[in-house]
Amino acid sequence: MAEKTILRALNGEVLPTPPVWMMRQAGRYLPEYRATRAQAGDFLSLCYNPELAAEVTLQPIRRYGFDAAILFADILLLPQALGADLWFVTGEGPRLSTTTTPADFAKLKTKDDIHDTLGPIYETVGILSRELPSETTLIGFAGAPWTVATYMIAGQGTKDQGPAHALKSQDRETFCKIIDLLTESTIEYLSKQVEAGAEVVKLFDSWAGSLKGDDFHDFAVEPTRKIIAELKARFPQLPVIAFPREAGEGYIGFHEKTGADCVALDNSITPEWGAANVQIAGCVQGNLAPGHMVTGGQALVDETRHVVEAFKNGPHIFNLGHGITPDADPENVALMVETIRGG
Ligand SMILES: Cc1c2[nH]c(c1CCC(=O)O)Cc1[nH]c(c(CCC(=O)O)c1C)Cc1[nH]c(c(CCC(=O)O)c1C)Cc1[nH]c(c(C)c1CCC(=O)O)C2
Repeated sequence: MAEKTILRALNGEVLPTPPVWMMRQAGRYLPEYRATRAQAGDFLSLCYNPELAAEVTLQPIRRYGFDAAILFADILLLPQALGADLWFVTGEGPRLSTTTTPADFAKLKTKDDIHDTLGPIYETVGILSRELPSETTLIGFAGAPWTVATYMIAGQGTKDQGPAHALKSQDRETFCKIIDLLTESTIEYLSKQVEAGAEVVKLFDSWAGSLKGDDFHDFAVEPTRKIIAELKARFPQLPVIAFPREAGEGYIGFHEKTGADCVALDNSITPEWGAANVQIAGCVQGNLAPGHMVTGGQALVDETRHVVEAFKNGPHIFNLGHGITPDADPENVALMVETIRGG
């Protein structure tokens, strides 16, 4: 039997205390992260510097003893490796050269051409698999194809993913080619992370919630299912976490439809609903509202206990419902961890 708590939960075990980690746990709310980022120069230089990327991955593990470390990188490095230009505008977020026409698509590289750019990421994974404490699980990740496509098509983050929805209806062939290229490339990208030492992989589908009806099946479920099927063919023991954020009713049956070992839940659903409708099918991860890391106090303690209690009868990995924000107080994270572990 697997020893590490995260692997045990992913294997379906119900543990007396749920293992815990946080999305964006290495991030701007930590002074030591800000210092290392300044040393690297900027966010992308940090992502591509294996020593420093490993360092920021380890910082929250040292501080809080989380049960998992997530590789420090970004979901937009893959489109960059496929040939899109990528830069970050301070205070605003990512910008990419857009891919919206057959000519744009033709300029992209193939799935076999990504590893030159992404080599440093595999090196970071290698460093971490040597340096992490023996009880800490190393999670690799990628964006799910739909979410990555929304950024490639719009060239930036959008509130309603309008440009991606527009391309889907106006030039479905090009849209589907983008999704397929991302699906195939993600398989290669995650395979290399696993070969370098990632023990679990997670697919972030942050914008899954804007896909409705058949679109949810075609562009959230199907690409995820294909990626998981191929990864499991290559690495039969590999656990996979899927995060179709704000899927709502779409969370129901997501384990079975995609083959995911764990479905991560956002905080737009109650933990009781998640337990009754999703955890019945397997391990779940989540779903404390990230705002509690800003506001703290008794509400943080009460809500943390509420989440633990609601999911206690099935396999559960404690996490936030989305990434921790830069205005969070590191003391509140400590209080959350203490509440989970200390009662
Ligand atoms: C949509 C998305 C992105 N990146 C990611 C997603 C999916 C999850 C989600 O919905 O949050 C995923 C991601 N981004 C980052 C990680 C590293 C691992 C982790 O700590 O969770 C992971 C898993 C680091 C990051 N990615 C980013 C930062 C902040 C960069 C900085 O230091 O300025 C970090 C630590 C930047 C980023 N990267 C992205 C955006 C929209 C932004 C700007 C918004 C922001 O600044 O928070 C794209």
